[in-house]
Amino acid sequence: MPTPNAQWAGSDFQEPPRTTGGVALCGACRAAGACRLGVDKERLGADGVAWFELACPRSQEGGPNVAHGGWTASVMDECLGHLPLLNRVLSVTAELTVSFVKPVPVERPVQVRAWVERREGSRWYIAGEMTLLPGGAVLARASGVWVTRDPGHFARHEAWLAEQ
Ligand SMILES: CCCCCCCCCC(=O)SCCNC(=O)CCNC(=O)[C@H](O)C(C)(C)COP(=O)(O)OP(=O)(O)OC[C@H]1O[C@@H](n2cnc3c(N)ncnc32)[C@H](O)[C@@H]1OP(=O)(O)O
Repeated sequence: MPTPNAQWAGSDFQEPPRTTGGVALCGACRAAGACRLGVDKERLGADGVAWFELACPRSQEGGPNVAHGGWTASVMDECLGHLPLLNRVLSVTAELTVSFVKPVPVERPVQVRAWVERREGSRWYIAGEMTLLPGGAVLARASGVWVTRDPGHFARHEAWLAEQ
């Protein structure tokens, strides 16, 4: 069986390692020491809205000078999914819908905002949008469902996988 990234050792899912810009790092990004999607800054506002500053790396170019759509979808998944984490809640994406409104230029500052639309039991309904800085033109919108999990989620998955 493949072994997980050693960066998970001793990991507390509610308190992941963060960059100096406050960006919580996932497994592979912990090893890299930076968010490979290009997220530079992350913060939770007093109003509960999460803000992210980023730029699409050249390595994620799809069409000429614009982001691959998979990068945009990944960023929306990542940023919207950080909202429960910023509230010290571990969750996983159950559903994600992305509207690609305009091509996203590579290596240009963009901003993502994410907010909770509603909560129902273990489900967080979260929406967000990506805008071009400094003007604020909307480039993408996303909404989805995140389901809260206890820390045993990944261990249960490993046990399930061993039986497949
Ligand atoms: C950055 C720092 C890193 C920090 C830690 C790493 C976080 C990593 C986050 C991810 O990796 S997200 C990756 C992509 N997503 C996944 O891998 C999730 C895969 N899917 C699952 O694990 C399960 O399908 C899921 C947990 C979403 C639901 O499993 P179950 O259906 O067995 O759970 P359960 O039956 O307990 O359902 C929980 C609740 O969610 C509801 N639910 C499940 N799927 C749903 C869905 N698709 N839409 C709406 N609701 C849904 C379900 O009805 C139920 O509602 P109630 O509590 O009211 O009964």
